[in-house]
Amino acid sequence: MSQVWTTPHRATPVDAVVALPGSKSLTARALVLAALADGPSRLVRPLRARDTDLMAAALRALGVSVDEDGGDWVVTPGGLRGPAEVDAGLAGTVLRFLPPVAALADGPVRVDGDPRLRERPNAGLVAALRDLGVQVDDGGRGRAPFTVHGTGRVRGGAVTVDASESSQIVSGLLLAAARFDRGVDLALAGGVPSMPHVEMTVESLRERGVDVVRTEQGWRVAPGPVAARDEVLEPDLSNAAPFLAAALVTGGRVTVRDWPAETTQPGGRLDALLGAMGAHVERTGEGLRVTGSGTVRPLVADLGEVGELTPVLAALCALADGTSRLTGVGHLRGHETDRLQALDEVLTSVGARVEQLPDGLVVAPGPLRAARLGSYADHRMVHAAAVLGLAVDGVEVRDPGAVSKTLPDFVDRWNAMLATPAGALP
Ligand SMILES: O=C(O)C1=C[C@@H](OP(=O)(O)O)[C@@H](O)[C@H](O)C1
Ligand SMILES: C=C(OP(=O)(O)O)C(=O)O
Repeated sequence: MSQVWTTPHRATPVDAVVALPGSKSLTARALVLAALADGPSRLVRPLRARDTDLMAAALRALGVSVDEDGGDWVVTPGGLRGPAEVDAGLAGTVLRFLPPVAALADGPVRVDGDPRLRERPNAGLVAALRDLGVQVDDGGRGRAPFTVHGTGRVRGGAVTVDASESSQIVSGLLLAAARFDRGVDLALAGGVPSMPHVEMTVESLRERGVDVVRTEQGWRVAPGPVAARDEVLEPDLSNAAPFLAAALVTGGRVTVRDWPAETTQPGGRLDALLGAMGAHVERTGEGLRVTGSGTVRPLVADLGEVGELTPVLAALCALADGTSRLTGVGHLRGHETDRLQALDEVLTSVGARVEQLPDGLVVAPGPLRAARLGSYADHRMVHAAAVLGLAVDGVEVRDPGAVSKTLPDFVDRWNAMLATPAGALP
């Protein structure tokens, strides 16, 4: 792929039906739970992308079989063992879900990744693992690289966890907890962002027969087996965001196929969020259909529960007919990049007026202009640039290959959707 992508501009309404691959977050959980289960599990329509391939590779390094079968993954648990080296790439899911599994392995497991991974916050997880009886060498950094010295078992029990910088710290501990001698009785030291992702973890555990309950201060997981289970993965609804946004920006119509009736994915909130921005949203026999009017309304919202959606929503805000205020997302500064800073730079480059808040952004429209934008090694910044490019002729993105993290063929899919002629919208 070329190093600079000129994103398609579109003056006429888009009319498209889009099918998307499996959810990154559900695939990561399914892989981990299948690896800890009491027999083989088949994962149907898993996401195949850098983050999930790294998770599969990490589990293989610990002795788990993850085999290809058609488009499926068949996961067969093995005796977890070190020594092993785990490349977490830039994946928060691998950074936070793998260490509690590594603690169950017999032998040391070293976790490292991309330069930016070494900056992503993880002290809450390291401290919690230590309190649960696990030796972790992190050179006092609380970040990667670190080594988990597994002894084949984890004591577990009561632990107070600082997960204010990432819900994945809670999810990682809960996912492995049934295999700890005493399970886990997890109390939160403070707030936690992205609660739907914790609910997703709880649901994934229950689907595998794990006894997990909400307590006053957190969650309790009883020790016990994790049931083997075949599962079909939902499509990735966060990756649906840019495609649905295209309907708003162009006054067109986009349907994302196989939209689940109920979901814990944060993308499940897109109907309300895009509705608030002026879209008409409906469920059809095919999926979720979003129709735009040609005008984008500003958004005032706390996105703390759905932080993943912020880059695409912020791009829409730059194209809205008023001032938007997005809050509750200070933790995005520890994501693939400091997303609030990156969005400030990108939206300002195309002419919007942006104010950074400690926990969010105020975005006011301005006269739009072409710009060459960075991708910040962040898949969702490429998605945001693509949305801007629909309305602003001449938007270019450097290194769009960042999309490999969760949707490797995003650029081809986007170009194909925009290459179709305007349909006669009834
Ligand atoms: O558990 C998960 O699968 C995720 C949780 C969220 O992490 P944070 O709580 O760190 O934002 C989300 O942003 C990330 O993309 C995926
Ligand atoms: C924050 C994200 O990813 P990660 O799982 O690496 O935290 C994301 O996909 O938006």
